Amino acid sequence: MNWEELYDMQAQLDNYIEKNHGLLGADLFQEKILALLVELGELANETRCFKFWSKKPRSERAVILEEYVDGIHFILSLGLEKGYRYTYSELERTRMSETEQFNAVFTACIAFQMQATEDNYIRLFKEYLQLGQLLDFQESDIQRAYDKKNEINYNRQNKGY
Ligand SMILES: O=c1ccn([C@H]2C[C@H](O)[C@@H](COP(=O)(O)O)O2)c(=O)[nH]1
Repeated sequence: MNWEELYDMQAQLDNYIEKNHGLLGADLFQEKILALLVELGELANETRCFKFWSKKPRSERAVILEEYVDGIHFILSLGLEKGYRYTYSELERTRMSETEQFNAVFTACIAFQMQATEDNYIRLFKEYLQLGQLLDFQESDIQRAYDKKNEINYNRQNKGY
């Protein structure tokens, strides 16, 4: 995956959004952490992985992928906020269940909020990518869905979102 290209696209989108809302150069770290936690909750809800009390099936793959790339947007954006960039490294497949992996991502997100170090950022990024592997998303799926959602995010801004 060409993460550099995605960081550049994310920087342009964030800049566009900030300009549109009179927030250019504002510190949006806390807002973006909460936004990521909310997206994680939405993603978990679409998988229904933790709903042991329900027999309803999970949402379709495309819906889950769209939620997943919302999280990618905010993780990239958090890196830009702090001046950190994830670069490719070999990822071990997690042995955790989906539920355990979601909890690991939440934990990594809170650790990064408490201590916004580069190490904690990379940990968060890796946990999120491992969640993507568990959900069976290939890099090409993520790239395509990111591009699509990035465009939707511009259209929303232009329509007074
Ligand atoms: O600074 C920002 C703010 C929002 N988004 C994008 C990420 C998600 O794809 C989408 C979430 O919007 P809601 O659907 O949750 O409103 O907005 C950004 O990329 N950068």
